[in-house]
Amino acid sequence: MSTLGIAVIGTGKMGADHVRRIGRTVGGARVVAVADPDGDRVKAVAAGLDGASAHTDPAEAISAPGVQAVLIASPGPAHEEAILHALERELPVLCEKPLTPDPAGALRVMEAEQRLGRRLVQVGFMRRFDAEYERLKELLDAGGIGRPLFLHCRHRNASSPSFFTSEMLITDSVVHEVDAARWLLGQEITAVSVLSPTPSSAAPEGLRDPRLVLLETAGGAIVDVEIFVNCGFGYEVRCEAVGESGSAQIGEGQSMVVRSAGLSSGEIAQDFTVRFADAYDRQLRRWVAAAAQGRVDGPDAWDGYAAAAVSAAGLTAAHSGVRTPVELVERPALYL
Ligand SMILES: NC(=O)C1=CN([C@@H]2O[C@H](COP(=O)(O)OP(=O)(O)OC[C@H]3O[C@@H](n4cnc5c(N)ncnc54)[C@H](O)[C@@H]3O)[C@@H](O)[C@H]2O)C=CC1
Ligand SMILES: O=C1[C@@H](O)[C@H](O)[C@@H](O)[C@H](O)[C@H]1O
Repeated sequence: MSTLGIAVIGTGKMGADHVRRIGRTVGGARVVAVADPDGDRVKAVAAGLDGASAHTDPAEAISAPGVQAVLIASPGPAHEEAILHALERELPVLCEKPLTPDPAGALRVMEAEQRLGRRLVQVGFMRRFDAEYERLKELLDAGGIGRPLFLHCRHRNASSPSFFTSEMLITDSVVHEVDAARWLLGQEITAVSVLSPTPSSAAPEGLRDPRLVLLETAGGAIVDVEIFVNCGFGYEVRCEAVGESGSAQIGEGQSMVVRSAGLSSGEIAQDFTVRFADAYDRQLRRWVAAAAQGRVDGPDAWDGYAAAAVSAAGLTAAHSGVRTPVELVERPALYL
């Protein structure tokens, strides 16, 4: 099997993590070009790679010699431009979530794919590759707890990065639950409501953290998501599914519980790179294998678009305080 040449666009926290992953845990691929407007950062990442070219212009990296696939890990607002450059060259893409922060950008990505007549874009909703999420999906698909009525979700980060905004709690964080709920239940989200309590005193000035997001689905299920990005104590992603004949819970995250001196304690992962390390590995392996055949094997541009449409409704709901319906275009034949 030949080695897939990858351009990595954006070499911050996630981009650098993916570069390491491609080098160490994913066979059949190597990074041949990296891009980041931060020249020092991109040079430092390229220096650790054997013969990869460093660019401050993403378009240059995408058209560099040997590039056969593109992994995008720049901030959400920069995704669309890089994806469109990659699609011009008919290259397979793994784009970190969100596909685009708004549905209009995602529609333009879908239009570009439809012009090509094939799906080349996969979105980095890595929870679909997490072993616990996969087990829950299998259980629900098998009818193991009957018709799902509720998903109760908790999504907590120890702290938020300095660039985080109140909107990003929805567009960057809850977007994971949006995709997971659509996938687990096999239903689109039809309406969103957002409640925002008095912000935690640990939240940076002006950040509406935490928030409670309620999603209604086409099949009449309800998904509630507590998003709390400055909880202080660690990274927690939990989901309890409640069906007509049972319930199932994932994300307890206690691989070892220690009982000593009258106390019981377990470790809490501090970060998504720890909690979802295996999921990122599996996502990347599967994408590399599919990309080598010019196809996707995971959430596609329609999934990215549907999630962006739910985020847009979520932002309206958060600003207005009013339950907001989700507006989706008709699903194009390419994505059926
Ligand atoms: N799947 C997951 O669990 C996670 C996904 N993400 C996603 O990964 C992406 C990157 O996030 P982080 O690495 O946390 O951010 P970061 O801020 O650590 O890194 C972003 C990098 O992109 C660079 N950049 C800025 N504009 C660019 C452009 N136009 N073209 C190329 N590079 C550009 C920045 O200089 C920076 O080095 C985002 O889409 C974010 O939502 C982030 C964290 C976890
Ligand atoms: O995608 C991610 C970040 O961008 C986001 O900011 C975090 O809240 C999520 O837990 C993480 O998985």
